[in-house]
Amino acid sequence: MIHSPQPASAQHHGHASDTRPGAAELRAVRRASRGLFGMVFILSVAVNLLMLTGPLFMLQIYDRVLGSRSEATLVALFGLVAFLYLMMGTLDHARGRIMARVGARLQDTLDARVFRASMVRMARNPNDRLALTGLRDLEAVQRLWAAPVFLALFDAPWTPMFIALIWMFHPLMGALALGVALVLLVLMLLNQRLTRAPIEVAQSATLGAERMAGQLRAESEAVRALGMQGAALDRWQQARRTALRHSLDTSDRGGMFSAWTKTFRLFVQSAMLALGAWLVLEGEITPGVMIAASIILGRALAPIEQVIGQWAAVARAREGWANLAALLSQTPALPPRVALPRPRARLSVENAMVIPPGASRPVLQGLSLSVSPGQALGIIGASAAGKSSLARLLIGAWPLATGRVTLDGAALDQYDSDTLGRYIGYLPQRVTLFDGTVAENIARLDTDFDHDAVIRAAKRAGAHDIILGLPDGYNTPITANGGGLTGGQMQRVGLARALYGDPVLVVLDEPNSNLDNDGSQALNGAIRQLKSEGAAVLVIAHRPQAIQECDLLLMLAGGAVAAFGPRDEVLRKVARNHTGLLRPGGGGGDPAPPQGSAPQAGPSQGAPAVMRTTYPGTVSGMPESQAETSANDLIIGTPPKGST
Ligand SMILES: Nc1ncnc2c1ncn2[C@@H]1O[C@H](COP(=O)(O)OP(=O)(O)OP(=O)(O)O)[C@@H](O)[C@H]1O
Repeated sequence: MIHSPQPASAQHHGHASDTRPGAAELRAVRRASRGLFGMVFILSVAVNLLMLTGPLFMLQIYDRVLGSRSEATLVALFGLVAFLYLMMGTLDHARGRIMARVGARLQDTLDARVFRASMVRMARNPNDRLALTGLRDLEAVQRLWAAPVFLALFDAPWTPMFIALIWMFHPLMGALALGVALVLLVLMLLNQRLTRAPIEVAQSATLGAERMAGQLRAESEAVRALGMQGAALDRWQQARRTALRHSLDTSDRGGMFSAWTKTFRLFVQSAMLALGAWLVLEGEITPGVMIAASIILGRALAPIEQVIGQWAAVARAREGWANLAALLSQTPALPPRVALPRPRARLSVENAMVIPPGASRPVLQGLSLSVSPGQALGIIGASAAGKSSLARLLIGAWPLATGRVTLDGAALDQYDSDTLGRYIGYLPQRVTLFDGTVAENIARLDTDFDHDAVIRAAKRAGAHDIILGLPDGYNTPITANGGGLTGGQMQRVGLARALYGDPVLVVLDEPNSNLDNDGSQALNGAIRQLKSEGAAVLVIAHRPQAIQECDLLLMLAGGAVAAFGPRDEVLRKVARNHTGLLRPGGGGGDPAPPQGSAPQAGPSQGAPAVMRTTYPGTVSGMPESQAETSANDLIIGTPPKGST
């Protein structure tokens, strides 16, 4: 399902979250460039003073050169003016270059912080709007800082001074200039108010269309195969059109203000000229003053005109700044953690409750369990029972609402997240790899990885021979969706990645969903070895083979513990076919396929067996009596009440 995300502002206004810590962090980064801002300010003073070159030259031409008819004065003045313009151009260019670098520095300083904060939030909620736009928000601010319109901010303080200068020429002209500046200010505020809503909607719609395009591209194979191309394209185009419509609305409104501001400014320059001419006729001022006042007025109004013309960029950057403040406030940078020693595999969960980020109802509650070094715990339960949620909790991706999770006595958040990641091996339900070689993927994208460790992990995962068979072995380049790798190969590379670095706690979410019998055996071998080395292994299972090496079994139902204890004991309580599973060679070892009319081949033929989560009744396609003794499937019956 593709959702168009809420506008970010609506989202955080809704939560009324405190954005002050993030804003303070942003200001601290801005302060680091204080020296450069100071330099730009000084250059701006010079540039603005040099802006008087034109009007003063005009004044001199009219009042001195034409009056005295002195060519020598004209040549001298012209030489001086040429030099001053050269200076102005150079200084203006210099301040532009400095601001571009200040913007780049801002981005460079905050890039990693914003990306990390986005990743933390995305791990919790893949639709988090602030996380989705974080880097773009940063770029919007960076672009504004580097844009000429930002320099208008440094020029704006000169507007009153230029108006004061005109006032000194003649109060009537000053009053006109002041009135005009006030009208433009009102126009600027009106522009800001009238374009705010369409700018936000256009951005939101653009983001929605981009996300949809990304999802469709990523799943293009399925989209095509399922004949969804037409419908998908229609939806995408609808989103694009919405974005386009609102963009047009924004540009219409912005364009209207921009065009009328410019025209108004040109008109008032003429009006100033007319007023000046009248004052000349009245003998109040000279013609030179008349021309100079008109030009200075143009200069005085330029910053306001520029801000109105570029309002979309200014508004985007303002929104970006506010979004970044919210993002950074809600995902504070963690102070450096005291480096804890490598933990032992003592995992303990006490009375845990988990509410997915953005959700209101818990998906796990009252959950307690403990696993000791050298133990493997199988986690079973019907679909949506909360198995993957438990995995997300244990790897530190989802926060605890209440309760406690500790590894070797220390709560998970006492570990630095990267350090904790090194102690944990995780194989997600849906393996995603990254652009890079097979070896780099196994080494968790470490640039300076230990080759032996990569090969050791691959061997443990039973992936070594498969990898050697790839076109360029460990150096074979792969992509996020695996490139040329099959589902089973991806799962084995994913398992090798989980085992890289000798983790203490290994969480495997349906590790054998894509594995053939060899793969399942390799997996069980890996679990055995991890146990013998003192690691703790958690296996979320839908198939009996996966729990073959498990000492403990946890059955979840509706987010709560339905049964927990030694594996065989729990199986006896919850599996209708426990006799089949507990029989020597049962429990998913390599059982012979069931006799008779079992609908699927046994795992020894490489076909997947399915965990049935049926409650009392007939197991479809299998006679009742046979279902009771099947060793291929894990057939869950209603667990006896209170059997925890
Ligand atoms: N990001 C999320 N936000 C809100 N609810 C979620 C989220 N992820 C999962 N849930 C809900 O949590 C419950 C448990 O989901 P979970 O993925 O843990 O189930 P599971 O036991 O792993 O299922 P399966 O065997 O089908 O993978 C489900 O009701 C699901 O809708």
